[in-house]
Amino acid sequence: MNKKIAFIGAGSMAEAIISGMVAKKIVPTNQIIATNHSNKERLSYLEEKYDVQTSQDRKSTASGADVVILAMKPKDIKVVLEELDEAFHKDTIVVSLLAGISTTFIEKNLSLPLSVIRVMPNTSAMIGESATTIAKGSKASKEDVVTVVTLMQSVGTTNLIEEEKMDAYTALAGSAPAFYYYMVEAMDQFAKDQKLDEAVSKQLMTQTIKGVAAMLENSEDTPANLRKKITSPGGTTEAGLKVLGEKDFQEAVVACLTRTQERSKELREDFEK
Ligand SMILES: NC(=O)C1=CN([C@@H]2O[C@H](COP(=O)(O)OP(=O)(O)OC[C@H]3O[C@@H](n4cnc5c(N)ncnc54)[C@H](O)[C@@H]3O)[C@@H](O)[C@H]2O)C=CC1
Ligand SMILES: O=C(O)[C@@H]1CCC=N1
Repeated sequence: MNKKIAFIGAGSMAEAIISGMVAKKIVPTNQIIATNHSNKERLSYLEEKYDVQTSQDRKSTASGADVVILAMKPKDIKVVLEELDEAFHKDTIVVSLLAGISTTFIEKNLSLPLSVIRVMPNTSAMIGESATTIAKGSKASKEDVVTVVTLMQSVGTTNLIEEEKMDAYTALAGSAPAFYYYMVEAMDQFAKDQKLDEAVSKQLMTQTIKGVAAMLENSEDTPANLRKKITSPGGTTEAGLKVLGEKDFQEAVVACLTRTQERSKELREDFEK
């Protein structure tokens, strides 16, 4: 793709997307540029590791780009839009990764009627395995959406969604890797407690998750049916599941996702004031 891509913010999510894009060679590395608040070492690290450009001049970084990806924290949205507003040109596509922040708010804070597209990836973008949702703002053309979908497909799968559902999808895929990792941390603790071989345990846990993911993707069974096929009456799985039931595991997961969704809404309420 012959587009210049600028990242405003050079933290974990910017790195995950840069890493995925560079690996897929979606744009030449000299067309990718990142800037941040003040951490020069971080920019040098990205330059060295991914061979991308970096700059401490945020305005020129934005003005030289076709696609500007906002990758700072939601709390910084106002100050960044104020700083960059005059750097945008009439064809700039503004992509926001910011949890909670609406396209309407971004549009309202821009002088030009630009294409604003909201994207919720996850950190698996790093290895091309993000599950990304994309919602278009009111002024985004079909062509601009195609550009952003193409870019994001270089780091994983994409789904176009209605923006009103973005808070829920943020829970289900943006934040969710952390919830799966949390469960694996607990399994890892069990492996340590039982003095299992570290390498063998890691391989088993990883392969088990891959197998589960592949079954979910390829089997016609529901998750509940897949679970039942593992659960022999009076067997080991049934005994383990009984404990999860007693500890309200499923209620805890639903409560976790509900709170994550609510927090996304709160970020909007807090930082769009
Ligand atoms: N980490 C994740 O798994 C995901 C994060 N996101 C979103 O991505 C965004 C970034 O998240 P992380 O990378 O985790 O944060 P981070 O804290 O790792 O990085 C934030 C970056 O923004 C920069 N920054 C702060 N103020 C700035 C300013 N005024 N101008 C330019 N740069 C500035 C910082 O220097 C830093 O490089 C957030 O809005 C978050 O909601 C979305 C999906 C997943
Ligand atoms: O925790 C957060 O706010 C960000 C958004 C989704 C994943 N990380």
